[in-house]
Amino acid sequence: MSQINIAIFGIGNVGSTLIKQIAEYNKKTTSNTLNVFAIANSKLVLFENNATGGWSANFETKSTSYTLEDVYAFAKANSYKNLLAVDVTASSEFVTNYIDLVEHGFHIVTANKIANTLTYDFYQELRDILEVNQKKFLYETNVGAGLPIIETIKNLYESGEEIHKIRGVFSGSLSYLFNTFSEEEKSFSEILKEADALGLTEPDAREDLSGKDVARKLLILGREVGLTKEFKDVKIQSLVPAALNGKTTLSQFRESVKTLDPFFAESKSKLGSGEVLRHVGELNLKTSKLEVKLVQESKTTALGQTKGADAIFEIYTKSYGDQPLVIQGAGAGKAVTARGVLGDILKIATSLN
Ligand SMILES: NC(=O)C1=CN([C@@H]2O[C@H](COP(=O)(O)OP(=O)(O)OC[C@H]3O[C@@H](n4cnc5c(N)ncnc54)[C@H](OP(=O)(O)O)[C@@H]3O)[C@@H](O)[C@H]2O)C=CC1
Ligand SMILES: N[C@@H](CC=O)C(=O)O
Repeated sequence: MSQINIAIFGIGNVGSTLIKQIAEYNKKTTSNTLNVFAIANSKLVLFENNATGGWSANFETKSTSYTLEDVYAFAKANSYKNLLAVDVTASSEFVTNYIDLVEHGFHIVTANKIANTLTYDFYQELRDILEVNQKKFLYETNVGAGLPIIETIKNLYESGEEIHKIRGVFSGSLSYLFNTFSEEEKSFSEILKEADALGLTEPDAREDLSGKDVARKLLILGREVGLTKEFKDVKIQSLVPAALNGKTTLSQFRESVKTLDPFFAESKSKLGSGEVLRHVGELNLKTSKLEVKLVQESKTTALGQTKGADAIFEIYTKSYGDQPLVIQGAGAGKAVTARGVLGDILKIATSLN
């Protein structure tokens, strides 16, 4: 496999786990196929050839403030070929760099869902620029974290399968919240804090609770199968009370998080025996409708029986008939997500041979 030279943007839950997994991969394969030469957060970068070993301590002492021009200059000074930028931020600002990165010779792997959910014009422009520059863009972890959802949907669509509907629990963090809340005598806000600490939620958990994160996943899948919809076309039932959304800061939200409890306690009290709460996403390709909503689901259905932070995707197609193709497993978490990102990196490295 050819050496690939990687700049990683984001060193939070997913980014730091990815760096560890890359170091383990290089050690196991006794190669330096994956050369990480830049490790960055929003303000600082560490430049170093094969930077993964002891990167955290080095980041403390050797990182400097930066612009992307510094990243391009370091890559050029080292005559690196096969450049790859990995976006493991949740930043809407960082995605504005994708076109510039591609024009400077970088392939892109991203866990960040923002670029694929901006306007359809941007979505198309990015793909046109990737094609002109012969660069690859992989984002399997945008939907279902490490689960092979995008690849499966793409394969079905490109092979001519008629896809009718994709329905499921698209959010690992909300799955964890509702599974735990339905089974245990803990308040909703307490469980939300646990999900945050486990790295299941978005950096701002309101992105999950508002249904926006699921809506993004629906839109990403919809666009994979040819829909030209916009984010505003997704009908969303938000779980964030209006008073805690919009104008409050993240720290104000965290301080007032207990105000979520009465709504969820009431929803729980309305459940019939054998029912659980589920936040469900549905993409109906016959009607072109995309919807996110809270439903009461029987524990005996596929969606009702999920455990932990499981996501579940039911894919209804012509060939599969009434029995959908089902993909289920952890839908969030730093280890599974980083592994999915690493999988995308290796796909690109392999394709460069
Ligand atoms: N957690 C999960 O289970 C899953 C996560 N994802 C996606 O992975 C991404 C990362 O999530 P997670 O690791 O939990 O997030 P974290 O909040 O833990 O980490 C985010 C990192 O991004 C950095 N960052 C923010 N803005 C920029 C910028 N402009 N340039 C460079 N770095 C920046 C932050 O640095 P600083 O501290 O300086 O702000 C921080 O290091 C998100 O897009 C999320 O949607 C996808 C699937 C599953
Ligand atoms: N916050 C997201 C993480 C993965 O995309 C989720 O809960 O599913």
